[in-house]
Amino acid sequence: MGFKLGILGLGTVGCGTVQLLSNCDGRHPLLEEIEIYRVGVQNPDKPREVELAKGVLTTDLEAIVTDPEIDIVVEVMGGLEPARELMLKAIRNGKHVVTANKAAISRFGDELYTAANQAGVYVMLEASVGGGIPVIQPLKQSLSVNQIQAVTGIINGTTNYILTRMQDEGSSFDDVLADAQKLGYAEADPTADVEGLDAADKIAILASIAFDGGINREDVYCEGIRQISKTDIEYAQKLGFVIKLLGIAKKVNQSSLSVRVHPTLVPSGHPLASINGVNNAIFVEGEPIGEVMFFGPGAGAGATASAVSSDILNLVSQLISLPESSSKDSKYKIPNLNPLLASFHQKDCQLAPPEELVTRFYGRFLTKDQPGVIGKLGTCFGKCGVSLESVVQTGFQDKLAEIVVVTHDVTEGSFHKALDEIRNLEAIDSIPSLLRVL
Ligand SMILES: NC(=O)c1ccc[n+]([C@@H]2O[C@H](COP(=O)([O-])OP(=O)(O)OC[C@H]3O[C@@H](n4cnc5c(N)ncnc54)[C@H](OP(=O)(O)O)[C@@H]3O)[C@@H](O)[C@H]2O)c1
Ligand SMILES: N[C@@H](CCO)C(=O)O
Ligand code: NA
Repeated sequence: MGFKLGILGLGTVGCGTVQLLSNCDGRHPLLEEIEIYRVGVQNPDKPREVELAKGVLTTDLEAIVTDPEIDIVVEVMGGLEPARELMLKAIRNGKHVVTANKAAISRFGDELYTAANQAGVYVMLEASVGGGIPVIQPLKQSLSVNQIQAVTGIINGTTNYILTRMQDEGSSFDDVLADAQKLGYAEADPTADVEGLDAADKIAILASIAFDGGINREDVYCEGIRQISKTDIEYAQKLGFVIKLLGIAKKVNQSSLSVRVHPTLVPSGHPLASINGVNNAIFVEGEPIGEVMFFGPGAGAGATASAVSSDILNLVSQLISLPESSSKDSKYKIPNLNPLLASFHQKDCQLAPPEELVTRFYGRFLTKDQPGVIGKLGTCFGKCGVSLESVVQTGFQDKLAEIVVVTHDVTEGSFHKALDEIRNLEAIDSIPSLLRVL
């Protein structure tokens, strides 16, 4: 066997990867060149779904990333530290890195890529976004000749599962979340999923590749789905939309981007509207290609292992073609990294100020049931340059009239100025929800 792997972590993704690499039948023959040499975990006594040869399992992760025998380090332990430090150490020790860690890549991508390019090694991250869906390599390779205008994705399976069930069954957020936890879809601490943080990590990574520049993760606007109610899902349906948590990275002008995550009303005819359950999809718009959508399982042992293993295979295909002399001098260092596989940022991307972003809005208002209240709302919007696409009043809640408004494209600044005026109207009781419309 030619190439030795050091795997950091043997949980869901680690086990899936070991299983896939241990059964090469019917898969690419280059997989036969790979040896699982060391696997690092926290608790060596934990029962595992996979069996490893004697001496492979260790708790000394430091020894894995510095072991001269190891060619490729596969980081599937998750978290920020010590994952970052271990990946950096692996790189400085001349090892290629494959990672599924979106939290670390979205924050430390620049640092890792710079170190890797200096060391002449690759950092591969297909599993970090969209699980098994090939999207990182397609953006870096097949689509890289396009000028990308927007990348819009359903990139968190847990929230898509929750929203789909709320829509199909009319259940409440809390009930579906409890069920998703019982079924093992949502984690014990679902904060990163439901608050949109996981999707924000992923859209930051996609944006950095599609627009070829570093994204400051802290600048990614992020709203989760906790506040989504059955009422909004029903109104959305009546108006011809479904509510999805979207990650959106979009060119605003020649020099700036908008990168954000928020629940969004998606027109029912849009390809993303039909992506249900734990599935993910990434919709890319570019010139000259037009529209392309990647769809599939965004998480899970097997799907994610497929992405991790394809990265490993890509690396093996590079290593195997190195000239004999370079492999003798420095076993790992690649003198000229393949620019279609290497990760680097040409620049830092500028994000447009949120108030300049242009979008449609959906707003639900509870008002006193007085004559002329719809007119007063319309006047406030009109004064601030917000043009309305539709206004409906279908129901009452506790003697308050419920008015739902969908705007045409407006700047966030103008919309919020109108809301400030509306809040001051005597007839307004409350504004239970404000959502953006794709
Ligand atoms: N699960 C998915 O479907 C999925 C999909 C895409 C991407 N990812 C990403 O893949 C990574 C792994 O996720 P996972 O679901 O496989 O996680 P997991 O099931 O929690 O497994 C984590 C593994 O890493 C080990 N580990 C964690 N911290 C460690 C430390 N400080 N020292 C030694 N070992 C440590 C754990 O050891 P013990 O077993 O001894 O506790 C465990 O084996 C994360 O970055 C995640 O975001 C996951
Ligand atoms: N928690 C993530 C796992 C995959 O990254 C999700 O629900 O999509
Ligand atoms: Na992927």
